[in-house]
Amino acid sequence: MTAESDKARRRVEWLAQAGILTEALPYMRRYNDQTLVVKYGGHAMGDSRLARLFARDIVLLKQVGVDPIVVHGGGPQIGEMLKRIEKESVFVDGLRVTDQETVDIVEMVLAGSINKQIVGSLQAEGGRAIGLCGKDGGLIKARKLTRTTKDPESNIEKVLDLGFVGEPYECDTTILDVLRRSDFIPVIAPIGLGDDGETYNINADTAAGAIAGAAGAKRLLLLTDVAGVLDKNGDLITDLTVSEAAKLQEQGVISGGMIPKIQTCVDAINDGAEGAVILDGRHQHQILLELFTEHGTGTLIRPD
Ligand SMILES: Nc1ncnc2c1ncn2[C@@H]1O[C@H](COP(=O)(O)OP(=O)(O)O)[C@@H](O)[C@H]1O
Ligand SMILES: CC(=O)N[C@@H](CCC(=O)OP(=O)(O)O)C(=O)O
Repeated sequence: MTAESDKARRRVEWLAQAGILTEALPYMRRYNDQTLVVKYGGHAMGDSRLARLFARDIVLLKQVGVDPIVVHGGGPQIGEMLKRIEKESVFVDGLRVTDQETVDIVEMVLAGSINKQIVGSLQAEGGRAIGLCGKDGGLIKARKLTRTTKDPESNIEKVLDLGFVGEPYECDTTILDVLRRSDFIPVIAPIGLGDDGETYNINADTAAGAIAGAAGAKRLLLLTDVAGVLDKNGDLITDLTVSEAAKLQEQGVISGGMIPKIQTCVDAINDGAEGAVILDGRHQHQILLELFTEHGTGTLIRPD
């Protein structure tokens, strides 16, 4: 390649990059000063290169005037820790049955190591981050979650005891309002505080939804380890209404960890969120592509 043609090729590339930036401008305006709650799942954090890129994208959001709040999970990491003490994990509808010993480990893993790891990554990428859990500043008040199941033979309802699994019932967002006006990015572990001082293990999707609702977030983004919601053939569904989502759940197409995710999106929409998106955290820059380009990348869940 001659020096002249190399120069011409680079000019075309620069112009393409400038095109991408100018295309992003109206979207940046749209989200300027808006709160976005990003749920960062335990599966999505597995890859250290992606974790760095995730942190960079969040720092970029804050830098361009968006107000990102990170709520994180850590299910696989809790599972690893429980395995070390030879304790089996039991799940009901994607929720970990949590006894006293388990809740202590959950708090240690989520509010301790994972929370600080994410704060560290954000700081390393040039942002300022502060780690919190739902206990801090009354962020997530929770009560025991009750679940019932119907015995298929007798049709009798019975109550399932999930232990210290909590459901949020009130979120005091004062601390988030303070941070919103600063350059700090809040990073929240999904641990709730009960009325009598009990510690509750809250599914991270549920916690993210509760915070999104209370903070009046413009968007709730749930990052996970699949392309989005998949249909019965395993193909990506790009757009889903609330009632279509309920139908897929009834049909058993949505199962396991996807159940609390969908429920969270539906609740957030019912609380007034414009939409919620389930995104693939296994690929880089999914958040930026979702927010700042015309075409989304995952499954958008919207009102009927
Ligand atoms: N219809 C569906 N579409 C996509 N994923 C589904 C579906 N039904 C069940 N799942 C499961 O839900 C998982 C995502 O939930 P979860 O494991 O809790 O992720 P995370 O740790 O990111 O919160 C997927 O890996 C997949 O196994
Ligand atoms: C009650 C309940 O199931 N809590 C979850 C909290 C962590 C979580 O939700 O992490 P992911 O988002 O990575 O799955 C758990 O114990 O695994």
